[in-house]
Amino acid sequence: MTQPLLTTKGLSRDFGGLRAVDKADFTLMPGEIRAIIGPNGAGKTTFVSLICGRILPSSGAIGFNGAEITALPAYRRVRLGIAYTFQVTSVFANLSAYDNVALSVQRTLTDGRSRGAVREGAMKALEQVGLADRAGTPAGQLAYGHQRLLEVAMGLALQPKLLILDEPTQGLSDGEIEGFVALIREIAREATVLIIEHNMPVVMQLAHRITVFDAGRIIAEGDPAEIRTNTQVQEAYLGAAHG
Ligand SMILES: Nc1ncnc2c1ncn2[C@@H]1O[C@H](COP(=O)(O)OP(=O)(O)OP(=O)(O)O)[C@@H](O)[C@H]1O
Repeated sequence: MTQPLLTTKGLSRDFGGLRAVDKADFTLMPGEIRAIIGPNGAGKTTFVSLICGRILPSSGAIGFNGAEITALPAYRRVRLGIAYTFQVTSVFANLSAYDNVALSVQRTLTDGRSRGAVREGAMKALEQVGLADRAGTPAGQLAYGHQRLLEVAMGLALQPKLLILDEPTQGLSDGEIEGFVALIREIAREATVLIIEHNMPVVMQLAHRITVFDAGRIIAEGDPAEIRTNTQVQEAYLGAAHG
């Protein structure tokens, strides 16, 4: 039987008196594209922040690839194969696209591998997202959509088993979104993808399964057809989103 890539058990996180994530039990199988949806403030970003180690849980456990990672610092999780890109653009504006990605590659090198390995890894990631011809451009001078792609390249350069994307299509044009969907499908041939996404057409096209958060709790999970017809989800999210 295939083992899950990621599991959370009773995962919770409090901010003062507010329970942002409430006893989340979650299982992600290798090779999946999983979307996380839910209204604003539902706890989606907090949940993925717990998985990648940006913040630590108040209680509960996280397992990744057969190991318990609940208390591991973020950089150790990166080495195990968890990469993430966040809502807020995190590129270094003054560094070239290449240097941004090369920094990511260096994070994966534990044995001081050669500059050749860095170059190879960085260029491969830039090629995957279609930015190889802009390798020398300072990241801050790239168009917004290209900066978002650069962030994905920075994630890919970590050669992740799990790539977490938080609202990657936010601010992209329709044409860019179409390219993005194709890119995610391509990435999913090698990595498991966990994506927080507000754009429903993107979610419905891409996700094998969808997990719905509301007020910190997972209220539903299923394939796109199941989620579309789930009345609790419609009330919590889809109904609200469409007035
Ligand atoms: N560092 C923090 N300190 C205090 N409260 C926080 C912090 N981070 C998140 N919260 C609160 O936790 C709740 C969940 O927030 P979170 O950002 O995880 O939701 P979300 O589902 O990602 O929302 P959005 O779709 O708007 O990004 C919100 O009420 C938010 O205000």
